[in-house]
Amino acid sequence: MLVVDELKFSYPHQTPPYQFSFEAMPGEITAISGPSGAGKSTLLDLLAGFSSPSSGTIELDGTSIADLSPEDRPLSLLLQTESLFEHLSAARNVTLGLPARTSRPRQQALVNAALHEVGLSGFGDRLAANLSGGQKQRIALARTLLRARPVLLLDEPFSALDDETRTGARSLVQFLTRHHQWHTVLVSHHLDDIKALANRHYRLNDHELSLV
Ligand SMILES: Nc1ncnc2c1ncn2[C@@H]1O[C@H](COP(=O)(O)OP(=O)(O)OP(=O)(O)O)[C@@H](O)[C@H]1O
Repeated sequence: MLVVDELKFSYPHQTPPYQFSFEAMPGEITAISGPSGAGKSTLLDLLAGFSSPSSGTIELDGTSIADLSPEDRPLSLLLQTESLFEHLSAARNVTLGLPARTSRPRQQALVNAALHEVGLSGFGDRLAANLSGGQKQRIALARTLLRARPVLLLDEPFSALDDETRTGARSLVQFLTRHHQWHTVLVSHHLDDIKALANRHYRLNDHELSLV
């Protein structure tokens, strides 16, 4: 279980400080909603280690992760408009999720499995530049998949997608979260995404989270 307890942070001259507390279970999607400017990205930055709280704890299965550098944290972050390397193939982009020491044949097997899991078998040789927005998002998800980190942070991941692609991407996130027992934290102000996906929903208002 991911437990965030009284994580305090404020930008210079800002009062009162943010104070974040929430729990996310493995195999579940925990949604965080809130109006623009409420502090959702601020919370993700703290979880990812891009900024540091003045006090409070972040624990995964009882172990503190708050002192780890961003690259050592057991989490992956997927943003709204995921940046792929456009001049590289889809497969090469997915490979970037793997540790450099992975052997070539093992890389190929893992990438093929990840492409299959996101429904893009056969797209490996396609240049990223020639993929649709929804396909790019799936490639980014495949790359995340190979990182095999137990916490997945999603920041408005479906906003750029059309309705049909969005439905597919939602199901995929739901399936992968259950299958890999990820602790998925979904930041969104789209209530339809939250209704479709969230096992638990917190609202961020007045610098604090409350369970909806
Ligand atoms: N580096 C910074 N220095 C000072 N204030 C900041 C900084 N970054 C963000 N803020 C302020 O902190 C507040 C929260 O910003 P944040 O980006 O976390 O909100 P958000 O909920 O993610 O908004 P949105 O939904 O519009 O992306 C906003 O009032 C913003 O102006």
